[in-house]
Amino acid sequence: TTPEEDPSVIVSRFQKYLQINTAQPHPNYYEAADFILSQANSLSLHSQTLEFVEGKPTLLLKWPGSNPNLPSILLNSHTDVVPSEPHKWAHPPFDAHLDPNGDIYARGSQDMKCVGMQYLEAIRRLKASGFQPIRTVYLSFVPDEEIGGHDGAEKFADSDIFNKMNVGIVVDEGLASPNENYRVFYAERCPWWLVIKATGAPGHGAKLYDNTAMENLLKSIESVRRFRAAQFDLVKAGLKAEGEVTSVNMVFLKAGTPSPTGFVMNLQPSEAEAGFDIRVPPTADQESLEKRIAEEWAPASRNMTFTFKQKVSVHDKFGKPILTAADSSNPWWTLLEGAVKKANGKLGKPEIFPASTDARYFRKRGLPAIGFSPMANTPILLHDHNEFLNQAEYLKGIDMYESIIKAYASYVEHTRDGASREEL
Ligand SMILES: CSCC[C@H](NC=O)C(=O)O
Ligand SMILES: [Zn+2]
Ligand SMILES: [Zn+2]
Repeated sequence: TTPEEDPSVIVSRFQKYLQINTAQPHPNYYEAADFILSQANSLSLHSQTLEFVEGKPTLLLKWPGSNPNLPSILLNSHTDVVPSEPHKWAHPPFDAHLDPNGDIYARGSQDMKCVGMQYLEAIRRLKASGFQPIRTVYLSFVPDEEIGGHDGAEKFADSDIFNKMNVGIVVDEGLASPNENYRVFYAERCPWWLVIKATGAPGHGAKLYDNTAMENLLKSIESVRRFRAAQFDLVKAGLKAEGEVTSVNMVFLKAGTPSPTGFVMNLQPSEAEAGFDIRVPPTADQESLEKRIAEEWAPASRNMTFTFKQKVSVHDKFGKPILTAADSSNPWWTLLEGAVKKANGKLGKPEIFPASTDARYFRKRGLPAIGFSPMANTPILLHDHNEFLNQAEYLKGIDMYESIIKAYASYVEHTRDGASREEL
């Protein structure tokens, strides 16, 4: 093995990327861009820095295929990470400390700097082995996924540059798996960020009367709580997977009349608000949930109103749920399954991603997108304290991508008589 292929050198490149502080809300994007560009140069990949919004670079790397007419492969990852509370970590979140077990502690070690670097390492190995792609392989490193991707993947997916890339399949992030099976995702839940507001007459804190803002809001909260418990029970009973139910969590409560010492204690307020992070599966009945919100959670009859801070439709423009086929009807699915197996990995049952990723912008355009972050035997620590990834798992993940990229980049669609389309 050459020095670049030495496992400790591979791990130290990962650590370098992790040490760049790209935490929201002030990510150091240019330092990350410089690092990625230096990697691209060392791999002789073409590179382009796109700035759809100033200060927010998207890096696009290209490994040209021998048949540029075939749809290309896009390997996407985001460069930003979520904030952390450093004093609550065993090791500082941007040290990328490697402990004696081989665990690498860092914000972004799971979400998702691992994946971005694993793509690059897989390409490094494929190049060293003399592999030549037939399809063009693109890598995109996008900003702002953690805050919605509007200045990153969303603009990228809508750009002329993207159209010209003729992308046929997108690979994006997944989640760690606590068992030996890798998790793989074919769709994701849609975020609905709901704010409900109650109004009522103010009054003396000692008086019992109907229709106070607080009581009206409490009735709604109780109704939401019952719905939440019913959905959660389906998961607890093993009847539904996490991504197959509608989740709803109260994320803020805002009420009361402020005073210099806290809140006025003997005045019932005339307004009260609550915010909910709702996640709706693409297969859910969107209309019935809308009805439930309007009639049960924020009924006008109870002096309530509601707004959405965000509401992503579960349907595409044809009214169909947005999902990628996870069966033999989708050759990219079959290829991924085969490639993981070939690299001695095991896949779990395909799932719906419980939160959101940039994959939704690609799926919305009608493209197949598969969510996969190869981390088995790993606790799910994205957005948590002490996020870590074991170096042996990281290295195994590179084997997975090496196998997947090889399969994808060599794939030539065959017609029924066995002749490849390009030969016809
Ligand atoms: C919906 S925009 C925010 C995106 C974010 N993604 C990862 O955690 C999420 O909350 O799912
Ligand atoms: Zn992520
Ligand atoms: Zn995240």
